[in-house]
Amino acid sequence: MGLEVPPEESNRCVRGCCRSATIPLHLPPASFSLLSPIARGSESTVYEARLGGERVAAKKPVLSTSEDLDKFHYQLQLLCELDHPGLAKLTAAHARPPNYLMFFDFFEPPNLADKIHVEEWSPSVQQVVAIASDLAKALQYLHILGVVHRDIKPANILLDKDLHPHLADFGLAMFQKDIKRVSVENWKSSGKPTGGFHKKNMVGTLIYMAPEILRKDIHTEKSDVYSFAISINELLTGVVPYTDLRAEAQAHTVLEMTYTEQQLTAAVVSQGLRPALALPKSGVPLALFSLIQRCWDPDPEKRPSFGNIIDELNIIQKHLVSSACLPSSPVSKSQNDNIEAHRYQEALNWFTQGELFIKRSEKSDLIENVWSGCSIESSEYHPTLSWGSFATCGRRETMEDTHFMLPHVSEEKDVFAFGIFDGHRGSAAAEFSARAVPGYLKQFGRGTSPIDALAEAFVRTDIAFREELILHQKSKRIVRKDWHPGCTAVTALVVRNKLFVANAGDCRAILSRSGKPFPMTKDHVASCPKERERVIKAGIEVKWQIDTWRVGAAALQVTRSIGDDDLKPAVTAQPEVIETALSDDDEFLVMASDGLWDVISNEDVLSIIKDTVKEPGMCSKRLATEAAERGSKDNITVIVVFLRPVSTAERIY
Ligand SMILES: Nc1ncnc2c1ncn2[C@@H]1O[C@H](COP(=O)(O)OP(=O)(O)OP(=O)(O)O)[C@@H](O)[C@H]1O
Ligand SMILES: [Mn+2]
Ligand SMILES: [Mn+2]
Repeated sequence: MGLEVPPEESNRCVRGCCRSATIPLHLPPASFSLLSPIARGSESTVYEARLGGERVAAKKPVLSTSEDLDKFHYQLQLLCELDHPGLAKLTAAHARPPNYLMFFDFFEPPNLADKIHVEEWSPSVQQVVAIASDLAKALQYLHILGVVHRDIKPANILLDKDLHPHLADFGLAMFQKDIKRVSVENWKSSGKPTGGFHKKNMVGTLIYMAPEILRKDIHTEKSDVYSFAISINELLTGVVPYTDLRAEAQAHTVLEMTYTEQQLTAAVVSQGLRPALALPKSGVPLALFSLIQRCWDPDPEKRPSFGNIIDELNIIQKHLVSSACLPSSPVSKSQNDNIEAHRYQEALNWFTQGELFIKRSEKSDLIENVWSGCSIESSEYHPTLSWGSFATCGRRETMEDTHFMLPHVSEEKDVFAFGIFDGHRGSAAAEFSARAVPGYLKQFGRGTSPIDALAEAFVRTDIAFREELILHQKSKRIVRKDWHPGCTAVTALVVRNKLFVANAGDCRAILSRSGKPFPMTKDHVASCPKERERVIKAGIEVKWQIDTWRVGAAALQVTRSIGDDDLKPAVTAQPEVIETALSDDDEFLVMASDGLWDVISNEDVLSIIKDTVKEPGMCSKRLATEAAERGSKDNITVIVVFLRPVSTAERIY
């Protein structure tokens, strides 16, 4: 072709800010000609063009303000520094008035969006993984240079003859260092992201935006990871995110009828709404589902980097190759018939569902709720209880923990119950259990031992919740089919001088006994060999994934829970119940979700309480705050129950 590049000193844009040793920056007008337009974007028109005899794409930006001109120069400077096979390469520019143009290698239409939604291309899983992998490499390259793209979506991914992707459209790309400097203030004050984000079809671009961007935080490389995940999932399912439709125009109409900008934003940010995954039978490896879900985690820090993504995709690719003697499993078109009207918002109130369930199961005869198996002797030790709690969403966007404190379980005044439920895959199971478990405990009558009562409360709540869920799915109040929410649960029952703690999962309860931590629970997690063995025996796979042992396709870390219908009965709701007799040696009980125990040891918990004013609510708050400060990324719920009278002197602060 032979485009001549002038010597570097003179190869500059009109302002002198853009320079390059390899890319000519002011072409003689005679060397190029614009042919027909390929696309009219919001900020530019892209033409098929000829440059020095070669077919190229010419991007002619709309430059109406001086700010637009600044952006053009910024983009050009940035593009001059990029050279990677996974990027649409800038080959030349004309950066002088009156014609501002950027020339790129030409890629035959359609772009990836049109390929999926106009041509209705259904790539094989291998093809999707190959595209994802190439794209991840291009993004890793950008991130190493400190550049974030900020507009990853199929419409900005161009394909060559061999279906290799090339990332285009650097209209919003920026060096991370500049984003920090520029964006925060004017973005927050204007209420809009900077950089020409405000497009007519706002919902259409919203669907790729990470929750932190929708909350108007600054864009980081992890926000690119999020958009990457949405795009790859779109390629796997073939449908426009948040719709069940393939054809783009139609899908966007439906999308905009279903959600306003605010509704979609709120659902993504606060309710953890994400596009539907491909169906399990589509042949998509579970590892790929898991990767996509981690890439769109609400917490940017939990999303893998492109380095990790490339490694994981490599492994997935090897697996696919080794099983390639089997016919490849294309994500078939007939799948569309199966992807029924997914509605993603579950409007049900699960607290109410839990209450209703208890009401329905209430026995009609008046129950004389006397707990058997616990002696009533006047000589026995009488603990004096005071309790308090604190619950915080922490760094998560949604709160999936719930808890209850029930001072009068029965007619007798010496019976108390406390419980914490830590939800996963949504808060539904935790909400349901927070009403159903105490409701059940209230109903148990004469002859039931506390141990049986607790075990039954867990098991019945689990069955009821799963039945309820299926019922609502059948009645179409919940249209999401592959949704299996669950929760871990810990419940303490104090019956006179006896303490019973039932646990299923990784919440924890400890007693402070003679000043030392006395565990009242064991963690039921897949990294515990006994639990792992039990789950495997019950027929569900436990695999080492990324950093730990995980159960089944859902990659759950816990091995017991309420809910999780897809993992039953292996992931059982049957609790382990530990019983102990309380004495004067027992100072207090601390129960908490794993958000606390992840970062604070049992010993530290006791010493923090020793240092805190002896008021249970304050102690709970202090522990949760300390956990957050120590970097806990999870929801945190703490209940502290003092078991001895707290002296007035200690309570005053
Ligand atoms: N090098 C290229 N070769 C072929 N087609 C291209 C090329 N670059 C862009 N296009 C086509 O033009 C469309 C718009 O390009 P681009 O995204 O760069 O413009 P834009 O004005 O920034 O659009 P947007 O509305 O996405 O911001 C692309 O979706 C693609 O279809
Ligand atoms: Mn674009
Ligand atoms: Mn753009």
